[in-house]
Amino acid sequence: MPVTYLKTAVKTAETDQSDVQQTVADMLHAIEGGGEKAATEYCRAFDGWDGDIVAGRDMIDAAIEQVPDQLKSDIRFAHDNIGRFAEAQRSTIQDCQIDVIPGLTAGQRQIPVSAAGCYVPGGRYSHIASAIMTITTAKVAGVPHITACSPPKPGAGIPAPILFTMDLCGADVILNMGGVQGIAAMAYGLFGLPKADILVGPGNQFVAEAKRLLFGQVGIDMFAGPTDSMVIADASADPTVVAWDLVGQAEHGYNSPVWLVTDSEALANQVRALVPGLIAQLPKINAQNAEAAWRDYAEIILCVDRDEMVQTADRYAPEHLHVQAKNLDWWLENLSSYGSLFLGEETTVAFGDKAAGPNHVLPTSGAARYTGGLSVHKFMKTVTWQRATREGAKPVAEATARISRLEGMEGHAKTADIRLEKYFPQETFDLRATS
Ligand SMILES: NC(=O)C1=CN([C@@H]2O[C@H](COP(=O)(O)OP(=O)(O)OC[C@H]3O[C@@H](n4cnc5c(N)ncnc54)[C@H](O)[C@@H]3O)[C@@H](O)[C@H]2O)C=CC1
Ligand SMILES: O=C(O)[C@@H](O)CS(=O)(=O)O
Ligand SMILES: [Zn+2]
Repeated sequence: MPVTYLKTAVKTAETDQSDVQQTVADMLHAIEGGGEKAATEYCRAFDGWDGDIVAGRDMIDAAIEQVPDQLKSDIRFAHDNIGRFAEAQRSTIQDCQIDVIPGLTAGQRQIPVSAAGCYVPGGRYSHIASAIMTITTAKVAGVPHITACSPPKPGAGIPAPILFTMDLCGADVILNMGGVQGIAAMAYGLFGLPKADILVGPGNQFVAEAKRLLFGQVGIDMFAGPTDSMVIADASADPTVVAWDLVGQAEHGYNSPVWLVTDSEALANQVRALVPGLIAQLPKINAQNAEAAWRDYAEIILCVDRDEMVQTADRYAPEHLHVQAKNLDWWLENLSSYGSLFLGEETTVAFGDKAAGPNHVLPTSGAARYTGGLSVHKFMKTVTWQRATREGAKPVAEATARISRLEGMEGHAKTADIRLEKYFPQETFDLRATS
C-alpha cells in the first residue's frame, strides 16, 4: 500500500546543485593553476582572513589559554569516547593469512594511508565535534600525517575551541582555511603539506562538491553534505520529545531535511502542531534555519504498520535514524539503510553528534544505501600478498597458462610456462588453450 504524506517537501538535496558544480569546478581549476596565492585570495574573499594560513604554535597555545576549563573537560570526555569506539573498531580489522592450497600462502594486511586531510566545517556553527570525529579516528587508524583545516573568522582565525580540539586530537598541521580552498590546499599539497591520500569530513554543498570532483585524484570518505535525520515513532512515543528531536536537527541549515515516519496519525498531528512553537524558542539564526528546513524539506509520512515504516526508512536511507517505538530489538534487526541508528528515547541524535562514541561524519542524501559513515576503516587500505613454494606454484602455473592462452593473453601464459620449465624440467605439461 502506498504511504500517506501528511506533509511533503518542496525541495530536495539536489535543488540548485548544478550552480554549485560549476562554481566549485571553476575554483578548483583556479587553485590548481594559481596555487597558494589563489587559495589565499579565496580565503580572503569568502572568510575575510588576512592572517597566517598555517596556524603556528603561538596561535594554538593562545587558543588553548582562552578555552574555559569546563569546555576543555567536556571536549576531553567526548574525545575519550570517540577514541575508545574507534579503537574497538580498529581491533576488528585484522591481518590474516591462509594456505590457499598446499604451498601457496596468501594474506591481507591493513595499512593506514600516509596523509589524511580532515575538513572541519565552520561557516554557520563551530563544529568542535567534527574535529574530534575526523582527527581522532585518523589518529587511531595510525595515519602518520594529519592535516586539519577549518574556515577562519574575520580577523580572528579558527575559533579557539576548534583549534584546541584539533591540537588535542593530534593534527600535525592546521590550516586557517575553509571551503573549496581548504579542500584544494590539502588535495594539491599547498603550504608545504604532503598531498592528502584521503579527504574526510563534512561540509556544506561547496565542500562536498569539491571532494566529489577531486575523488580519483584523492580518496574521500563519502558524500557528506547537509545533515538529514529521520525519526520513526509509534503511538508509544512522546510527541514533545519527537518534535524537539526533529527541530534540533533542522537547526543545522535551511537545507537540512528532517522526516517523521509513523503509524500513528494522532502522534503525527501532535508533533506537527508542536514544531512551530519549539522553533520559536531557538535563537534567531537557528530558528531561521529550522523554519526554512521545516517548511521546505521536512516530511511527515504515515504508514500502515511497522513493516511499511522499515521499507520507508530503507528507501530514504537517512543519515541519522532515531527509533522511538516499542520493541527496539526488532527495529535493530530489521532496518538496513542508515548512517547511524539511535534506539529509544533515552538516546538522541545530538548525543551521537557530539560525545557518545560512534562517528558523526555520516552519509547524507541517501548515500547510506551504499556506505556507512567515517570509521577507522576509511583510513586503512586492505592490501593482499602471496608467496609460493615451487610445488605450490605448479598447479597454479598450469591453470594460469591455459586460462591466459584461452583469453588470448600469450605474455601472461609465458610467465607461467617458464616457471614450469625451470622448476620441473623432467616433466611435460599440456598448456594449450582448451575450449
Ligand atoms: N554529515 C555530517 O556528518 C555533518 C554535516 N554537517 C554539515 O556541514 C555543513 C556545514 O556548512 P557550513 O556551516 O556552511 O560550513 P562549511 O565550513 O562547510 O562551509 C563554509 C565555507 O563555505 C565557503 N563558501 C560559502 N559560500 C560560498 C560560495 N557562494 N561559493 C563558494 N564557497 C562558499 C566558504 O569558503 C566558507 O569557508 C552543514 O550543511 C551541516 O549540515 C556538519 C557536521 C556533520
Ligand atoms: O551530520 C551530523 O552528524 C551532524 O549533525 C553533526 S553536528 O551536530 O553538526 O555536530
Ligand atoms: Zn546535529
